[in-house]
Amino acid sequence: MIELDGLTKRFGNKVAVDHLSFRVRPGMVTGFLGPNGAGKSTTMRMMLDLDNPTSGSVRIDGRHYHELREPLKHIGALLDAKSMHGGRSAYNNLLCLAQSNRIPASRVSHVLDTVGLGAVAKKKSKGFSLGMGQRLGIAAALLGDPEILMFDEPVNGLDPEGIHWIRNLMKALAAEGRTIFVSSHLMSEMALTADHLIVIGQGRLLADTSMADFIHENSRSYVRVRSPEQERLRDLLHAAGIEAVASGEGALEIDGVAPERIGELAAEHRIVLHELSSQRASLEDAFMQMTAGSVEYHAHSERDGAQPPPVGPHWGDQWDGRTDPGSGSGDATKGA
Ligand SMILES: Nc1ncnc2c1ncn2[C@@H]1O[C@H](COP(=O)(O)OP(=O)(O)OP(=O)(O)O)[C@@H](O)[C@H]1O
Repeated sequence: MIELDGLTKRFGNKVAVDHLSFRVRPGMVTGFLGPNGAGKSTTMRMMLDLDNPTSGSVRIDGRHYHELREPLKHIGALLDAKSMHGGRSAYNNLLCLAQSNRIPASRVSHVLDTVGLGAVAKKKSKGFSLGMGQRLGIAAALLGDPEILMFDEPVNGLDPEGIHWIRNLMKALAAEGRTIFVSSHLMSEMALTADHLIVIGQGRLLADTSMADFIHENSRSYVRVRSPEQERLRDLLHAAGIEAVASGEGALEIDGVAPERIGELAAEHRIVLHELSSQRASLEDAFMQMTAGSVEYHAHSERDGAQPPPVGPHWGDQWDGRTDPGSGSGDATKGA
């Protein structure tokens, strides 16, 4: 278990991490999400004692990191895969780490085989591709057989086979009862991997919830229906007290009604349907909705004069103490 209590980090005037308190529990994969600059890496660095908190604390299985005598046996981390010594072989890089934590040398070959680098163990790591470097970093995290593993952007540079592999590895490690904490910008990947989510924006906690609840609470689910008799269907639904909105793609969208009800009504009145589908929002939709006001840098085109997209109500408003939840993100928009 990892426990954060009021964790705060300032860099001069910049508050990178702002009174973060949450727990990362064993037996599941916990995803760590936030827009660019939200404070994820800074938080992870403080978890590993690589940055000192301005205030607050992190505990690893009840202890501060510096109290762990052989930390790699408690917590393994992939933060920056490029931190390996390029002039050393993959094997020697890991051997140095193993020796400093009194880990038997036999573990080195074992973890190199686990990540698929056994055949290149004697090769210097500076010749490694991005994906091989990532695998070496993951091997280093696994070296001490720790109960807690942290991965910052683990799929970065991995090919589809590698992404599939790391996803299954994280799930298998969690199923063994370990604590797995992983950050990624790849929402589709996170949706397939994480059971629980911690979401931060501008250093503050926005959500600490299960994947299913996060998507449910932060996005819209609706029924989409297409028919060659769209107007007749719409009138029929209206008469039944169901409001359908034309989507502009020749479809109707209906909130808050089960698709079965719509299908039955259409069948009763012999209206042909070409599509009747439940539209569930994706993790990406939910994430964009929640973090809209917490994004430091919005892209928009100067050439076509387009403005940044309008920002709807979001949790960050509560924290900012604003009274108008639709007041937009102008003050948070720095870039172009
Ligand atoms: N050493 C530093 N000195 C000054 N500011 C810093 C330093 N490290 C981070 N920051 C600032 O703190 C904020 C949080 O940065 P951090 O790298 O933790 O965010 P992140 O969520 O990991 O972002 P990304 O998704 O882009 O990797 C940013 O505004 C960043 O510019």
